[in-house]
Amino acid sequence: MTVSTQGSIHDVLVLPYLNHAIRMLESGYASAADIDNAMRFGCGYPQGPLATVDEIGASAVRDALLARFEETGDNLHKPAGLLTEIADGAGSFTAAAGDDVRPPQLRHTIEKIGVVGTGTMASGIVQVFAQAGYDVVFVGRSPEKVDGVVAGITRSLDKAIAKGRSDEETKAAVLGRLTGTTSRENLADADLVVEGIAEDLDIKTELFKDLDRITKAGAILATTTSSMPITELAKVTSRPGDVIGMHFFNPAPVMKLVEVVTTDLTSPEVDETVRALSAAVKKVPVSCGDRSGFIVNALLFPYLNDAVKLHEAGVAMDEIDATIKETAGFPMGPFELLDVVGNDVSLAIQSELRNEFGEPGFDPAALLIQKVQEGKLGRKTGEGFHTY
Ligand SMILES: CC(=O)CC(=O)SCCNC(=O)CCNC(=O)[C@H](O)C(C)(C)COP(=O)(O)OP(=O)(O)OC[C@H]1O[C@@H](n2cnc3c(N)ncnc32)[C@H](O)[C@@H]1OP(=O)(O)O
Ligand SMILES: NC(=O)C1=CN([C@@H]2O[C@H](COP(=O)(O)OP(=O)(O)OC[C@H]3O[C@@H](n4cnc5c(N)ncnc54)[C@H](OP(=O)(O)O)[C@@H]3O)[C@@H](O)[C@H]2O)C=CC1
Repeated sequence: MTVSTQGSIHDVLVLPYLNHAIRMLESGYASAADIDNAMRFGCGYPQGPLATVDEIGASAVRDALLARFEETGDNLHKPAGLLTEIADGAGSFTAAAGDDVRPPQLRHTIEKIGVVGTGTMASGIVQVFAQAGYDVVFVGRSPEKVDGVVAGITRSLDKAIAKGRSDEETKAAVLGRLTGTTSRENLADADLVVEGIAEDLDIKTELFKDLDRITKAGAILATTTSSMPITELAKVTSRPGDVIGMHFFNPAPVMKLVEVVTTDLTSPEVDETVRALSAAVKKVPVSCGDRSGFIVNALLFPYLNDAVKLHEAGVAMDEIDATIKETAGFPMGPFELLDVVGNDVSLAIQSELRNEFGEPGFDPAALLIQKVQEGKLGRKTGEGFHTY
């Protein structure tokens, strides 16, 4: 395929994403509704991948993938069996997608929330809970970082007031619910703790052991990890049934998705409570198991990685970003989004996906590795694929 037109850029990047979504459904990892909701609410896409296949037509997608597979021989381009079945049978993906009829209930009393971390995700998560009316105690490593979270939330609330979307009374109430601290011991009476610290298994393992020691019996311990095995975190505690993934999306105050990730050890009551809590803070929960990438990252990062490879093959970044926004309707182009997420986080996720799925086509792009080696991590360092 000559990658010179908008249509061909779109096909090279979007077709494998659609195929992978169908394989995810086929494997039973997640429901059709959850796969589509995950991409809509986690990444702001106008519709999910399965609805997109239905719109384009399963046979058109299968034929386009077959043509691509003949060209590349890459297993990722080989049409999923379920795609061929639906193409031949004239059915659809989304017709079968049923909504959960019974809304989840809070099976635990949740009044006080703990958050560990003061970075991008932790600050956003603190804001989400405080805005929804929960008392939040959050833990940073220094008083400066703790103050930084309050300052960031204050700025965000001031912006909302300036736009006429909030008022001083609401701002005072939200800020009044925040308690910042540098001591984890202050999490002793939290009903649920979400951690959003560095993406490193040793660091998170140490934290979970400590949270298990500090928090009261029955407190739920949640992680917003992007790619670490949650089962490993559960196993270092005395309460593996109370450990769960609560994966928020960046920026957390804006993106509406929470992936509720259960391990084989998570209790059904904890799962239901966390889904109900996600809904209570105005997020859309989807359910998935403890597997690399969960739903969104497993579908998103191979596409972002393919965009880097396409750029390496000579297509300009701006052309790729503009084409994707125009043809697929995604809110950000791949290079814009890589810089928001951080190239270090993106490389870690893509490497985990390569290990999990064993697909050579998931090998991290050389330029992504190079950016990380050069410390060009994205917006947070002032330079990534673009300069800020
Ligand atoms: C790595 C992982 O494990 C998982 C991940 O997170 S993967 C990444 C997932 N995230 C995405 O894919 C982001 C996709 N991008 C988008 O949806 C949009 O570009 C966006 C919502 C981020 C920005 O939207 P936009 O229309 O371009 O910008 P803008 O008008 O400035 O912002 C829209 C609203 O969000 C708010 N906003 C933007 N960034 C914000 C932030 N960091 N914190 C709080 N609010 C923010 C703005 O204040 C604005 O609010 P109002 O509507 O009340 O005015
Ligand atoms: N970036 C993204 O788009 C998303 C990230 N995530 C996940 O959220 C988590 C946090 O990521 P993000 O917010 O981007 O990261 P940031 O780099 O913004 O924040 C990292 C936080 O971890 C703290 N930290 C670093 N090292 C340690 C340590 N040894 N012990 C205790 N705390 C430590 C930092 O403290 P200090 O500032 O004091 O160094 C900071 O509070 C990760 O698990 C990530 O995978 C989830 C969804 C999206």
